[in-house]
Amino acid sequence: MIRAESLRRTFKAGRKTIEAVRDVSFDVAAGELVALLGPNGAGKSTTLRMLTTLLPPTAGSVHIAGFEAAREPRRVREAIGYVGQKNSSGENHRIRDELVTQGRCYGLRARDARRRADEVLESLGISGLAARTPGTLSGGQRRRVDIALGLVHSPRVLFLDEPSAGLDPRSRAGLWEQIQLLRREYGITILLTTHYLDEADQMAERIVIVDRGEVIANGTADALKADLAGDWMRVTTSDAGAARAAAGLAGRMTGISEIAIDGSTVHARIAAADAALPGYLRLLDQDSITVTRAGVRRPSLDDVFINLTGRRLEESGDAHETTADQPIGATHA
Ligand SMILES: Nc1ncnc2c1ncn2[C@@H]1O[C@H](COP(=O)(O)OP(=O)(O)OP(=O)(O)O)[C@@H](O)[C@H]1O
Repeated sequence: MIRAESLRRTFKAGRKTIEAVRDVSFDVAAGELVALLGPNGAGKSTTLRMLTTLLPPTAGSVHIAGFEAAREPRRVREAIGYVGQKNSSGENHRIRDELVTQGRCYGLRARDARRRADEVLESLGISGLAARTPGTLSGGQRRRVDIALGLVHSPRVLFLDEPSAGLDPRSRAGLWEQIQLLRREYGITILLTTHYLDEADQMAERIVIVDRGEVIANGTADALKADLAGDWMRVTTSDAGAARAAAGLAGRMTGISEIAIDGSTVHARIAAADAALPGYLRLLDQDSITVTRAGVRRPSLDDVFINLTGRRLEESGDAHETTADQPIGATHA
């Protein structure tokens, strides 16, 4: 439904040439929800603007719903909705009037534009705001109005640039509920940009990581974590000597790719660590090594980004634990 092929975009700033997007290629299938993730200045918005015909690429091509953007920009615009980072609604117009006007701009007849305005207000849970003006709304309510404006002409593809930026966690959660509802109701294809790792992790079916104008990873959150960061087993022993012995035993297990000792704790990287941990604990038990705590650490998308770039992605949260450490009595049996 969306195809970005070798996209490149440069800007002139005085004598300097800025390479905002160097080489971006990816596909989004019909009905998929894909997140473009990357640090500030990575080229996410520029990519989105090229995909939505707002900006011509310096090189490369865009296909949306079977139409090539450079050849048939109008057909592409009819097929898509775009919600940029800045609010697009006029401050003093009532929300419903604004939606109707937008619908008319897309060629809907007055009656259809009014019906559609009411429909999108209802599906986004903001019918109660129809007669209000944007200036009187909260950040979360405004974002929903922006999305309603992007949906009025029933697009097949929706592009959202930082839909939840600046919203408090409750408004973010509310907005996401509505986005998921839209997908269920209309089967709409969504490509969005975000800084929020947890959001991309939980909500997107696939993640395309962009850094310095290039795609550096593309896959499901689980696949990226497994391939690029890996799970870790973590076992705390009675002292540093026991930890060294435990590390030696870990080294004999198949599939271990990295071992680190931190005081009395051993960290061992292995695929599917939750399945491997019981076997490791049995080995430790056979050698009478005392284990006081054991657990599995699943990597976060931030770990993936660090592994790929050696840098942290901004606004990243800590690695979240899918299995908490369990205290273990004396020697584990
Ligand atoms: N019109 C422009 N003129 C000059 N440079 C630009 C222009 N638009 C973007 N850039 C530069 O291109 C690079 C990529 O910008 P872009 O907005 O695409 O990044 P982004 O990943 O969306 O960042 P953010 O997460 O901060 O929105 C940045 O260095 C930016 O300063």
